Amino acid sequence: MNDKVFTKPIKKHFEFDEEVAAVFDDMLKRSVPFYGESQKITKFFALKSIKEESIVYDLGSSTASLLISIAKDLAVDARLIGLDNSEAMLEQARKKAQAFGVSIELENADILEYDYKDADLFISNFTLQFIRPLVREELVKKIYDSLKSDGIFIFSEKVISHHSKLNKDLIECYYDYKKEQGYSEYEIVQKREALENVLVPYSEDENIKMAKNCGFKHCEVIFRWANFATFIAIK
Ligand SMILES: C[S@@+](CC[C@H](N)C(=O)[O-])C[C@H]1O[C@@H](n2cnc3c(N)ncnc32)[C@H](O)[C@@H]1O
Ligand SMILES: O=C(O)C(=O)C[C@]1(C(=O)O)C=C[C@@H](O)C=C1
Repeated sequence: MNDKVFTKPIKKHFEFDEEVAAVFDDMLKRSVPFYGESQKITKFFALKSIKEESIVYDLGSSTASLLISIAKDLAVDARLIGLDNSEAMLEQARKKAQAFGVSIELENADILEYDYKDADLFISNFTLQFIRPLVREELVKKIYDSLKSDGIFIFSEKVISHHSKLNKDLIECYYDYKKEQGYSEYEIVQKREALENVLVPYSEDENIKMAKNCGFKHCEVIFRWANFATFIAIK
């Protein structure tokens, strides 16, 4: 289904509710530049780190597009676990996983509270930005503590620049992209307002610093387009 969520006046902050979940795949394809590429590069590094009996967590797995894609190409027996606290997203995810005939585990859980088992890989694409800054680093520390030695954490985020002119231009560049994808000026403004204080992006440097503060010995960007970036952090 096509994303028309912000064509009408908004009454509330952005939520991952039924209305959003029903159009989410279209929304991401048209709202995250090179979404397909960031997913491909995530999958490339994921497949390298998954071993026999590995546990893999995808935090904020939404409609499970990434885990389904990984499951299709996985040559070993591993547990792919998607966590999300939106039942509407999980319903979409379960339907898709069944249609593709893949074996993934999907759980309704708060990623801040979850009791993680020792894992070889954590993934969290476009989700940390929705976690309150006050507890975001705590979550990344929890991820670090739950990773086996040499485990990796791949995450993608919308990013800002602390150079105000560059930041303004990056946002303009992104809105041009959205217009090219068929979103109207009205939809763009409405969504920006709905996301205010809900999606709180960090800069590339702040994300790397956060990962290093939590103990990761290495963290760098493996893909970036304007204000969207994919990071890899190595324990
Ligand atoms: C932008 S979406 C993630 C997109 C997805 N990873 C992908 O690449 O297609 C963010 C997801 O995180 C989930 N989420 C946000 N806060 C959460 C929390 N505290 N616990 C679990 N899931 C959460 C939302 O329900 C939503 O499905
Ligand atoms: O549309 C925007 O402004 C976005 O920031 C895109 C974005 C994201 O980056 O997570 C925001 C909300 C939805 O989850 C889908 C995509």
